[in-house]
Amino acid sequence: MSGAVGSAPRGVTLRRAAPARAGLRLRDIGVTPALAATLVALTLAAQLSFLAFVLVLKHISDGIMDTRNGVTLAGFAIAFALMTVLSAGYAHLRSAMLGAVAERLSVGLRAEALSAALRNAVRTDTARGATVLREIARVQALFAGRAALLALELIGALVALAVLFCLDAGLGLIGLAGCILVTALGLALHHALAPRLKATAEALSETTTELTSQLSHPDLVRGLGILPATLGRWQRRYAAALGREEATQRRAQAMHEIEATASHLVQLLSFVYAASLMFDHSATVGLLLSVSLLSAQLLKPFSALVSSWESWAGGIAAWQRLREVMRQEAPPAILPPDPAAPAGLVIEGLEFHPPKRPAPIIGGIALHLPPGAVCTVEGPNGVGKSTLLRLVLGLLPPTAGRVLLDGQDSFHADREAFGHRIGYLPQDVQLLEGDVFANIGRGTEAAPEAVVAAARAAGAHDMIGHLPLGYQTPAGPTAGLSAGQRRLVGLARALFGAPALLVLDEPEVGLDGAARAELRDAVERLRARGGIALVVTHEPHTWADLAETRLILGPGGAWQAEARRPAGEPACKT
Ligand SMILES: Nc1ncnc2c1ncn2[C@@H]1O[C@H](COP(=O)(O)OP(=O)(O)OP(=O)(O)O)[C@@H](O)[C@H]1O
Repeated sequence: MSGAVGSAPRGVTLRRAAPARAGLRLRDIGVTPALAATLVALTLAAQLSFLAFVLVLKHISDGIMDTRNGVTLAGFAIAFALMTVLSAGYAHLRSAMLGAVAERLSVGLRAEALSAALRNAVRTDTARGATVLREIARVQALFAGRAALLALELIGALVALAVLFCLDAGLGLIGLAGCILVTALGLALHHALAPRLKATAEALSETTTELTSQLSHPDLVRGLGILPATLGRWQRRYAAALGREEATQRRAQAMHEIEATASHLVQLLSFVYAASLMFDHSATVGLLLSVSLLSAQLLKPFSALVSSWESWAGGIAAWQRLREVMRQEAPPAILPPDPAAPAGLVIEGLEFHPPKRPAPIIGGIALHLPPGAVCTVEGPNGVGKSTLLRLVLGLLPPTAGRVLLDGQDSFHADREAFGHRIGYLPQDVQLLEGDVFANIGRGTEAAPEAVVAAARAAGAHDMIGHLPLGYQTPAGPTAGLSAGQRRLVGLARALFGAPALLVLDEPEVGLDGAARAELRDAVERLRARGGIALVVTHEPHTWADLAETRLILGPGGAWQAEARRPAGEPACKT
């Protein structure tokens, strides 16, 4: 029996993936309206105590000048000390609250952002996990560092500006012009430098990533004698990127100095203007002192904001990227099993067509494998066999169609529950950090009998017995198990818990004759108890007597399903 090449089967409902949810909101990391209001209130309280001090200072200093009163001077000193302590208290409270947000961000967001990154990595065939971690750290730095405090101090600065206007309209105008000038310089700085800084940071990160990736294959790099060339190339690129970064930093420093000078000139102008008011006796020494304090207070957050522009720009960009990843990679809705679906594995009009590819990789496959079926997936290199397995496992969102295991849509499944029903041996077997036991049992809580049963089923039990620490032997990526040993442990992990669906990606690779025979026995036992096996292979003859069905993939999404069994024994329908 065969399926039409690339045709959508009759009776198949084509569906698009579920729409993404709104994505990450500030509220998700604890930035609630109540928190924002409290922070603003604390800032205003700090600012008001400062302003009260300034106005009292004006009043008292004029009084001191007139009366030369020492008691007034002492009262003034006490008021100043009190104001300083109060401001420090408010500032501490604000920092503590922002620190708590940063903490929540780190703890609460990490798991969700990382699983979104993982979904993104599978969907786009790229590695995004590390990038997401860096982005969380940048947003966290925004809350934990000075940047968020400075934004709050801007509110205080506006109050200082209002007071300046109340004292004298001319003073207010000079202050306003100063704020605009300092902000404009900051924006120009950002505009001129942001792309350069981004490019140099990317160049630095790229060179380091490239070197790390090369050095993770030491045998190859040393064995083929390419280490000197690798290091030489890295050194040249790294030095060039570092040189560009230093030049950009120097430029940033120069622009920052221009901005600081502008800020000082504005303060000087305010002072000179206030002094000029003394000529016609419309101003006092108290006013002069107040203006000095107020204009410094007014410009400080603006110029500090400029110097922290990088962390703002970086933090906001990181936040937007995080939002984007989490919006795009929102966890799929969990759907209940379809009661009308037949038992076994149903692949309905399954299509996968990533953007920017001229043709689909998987083109509308329709196949039903009843319980106890074994099906090989064949086709030339790069045609999409592993991609099909990922779609079957529900790791990739199909462009159209769906995959049902006993009625449960694999993409819209609760991953934990669905994970217990499947066994998966990927092409490139990755064992996770932990010992052999934890790897096979998918964690440390597994029943020892179940782990040993899975190891026996995979023919790995004897091999594990010969390892230095048996089941307690470390098995992680750097633990030093041989490729064949890793594959056997991976196979035992796939068979753990008697899965309903076993998905094997070129399982015979790297196995000796005895291990291959064990593998075939394991698949036969699985079939006997009603499990389904989907096996990607470049050696179809190895499976010819076991697999009733062949699914042959071709370029551009072409596919064909054939039954090996004689007519009258329908183990497979298309
Ligand atoms: N999520 C994805 N987004 C874009 N392209 C993808 C994605 N997943 C796989 N591909 C591309 O699909 C093609 C098929 O890859 P796949 O690993 O499925 O081939 P394969 O048939 O298993 O090859 P081989 O026999 O060599 O293992 C590759 O060109 C791969 O880059």
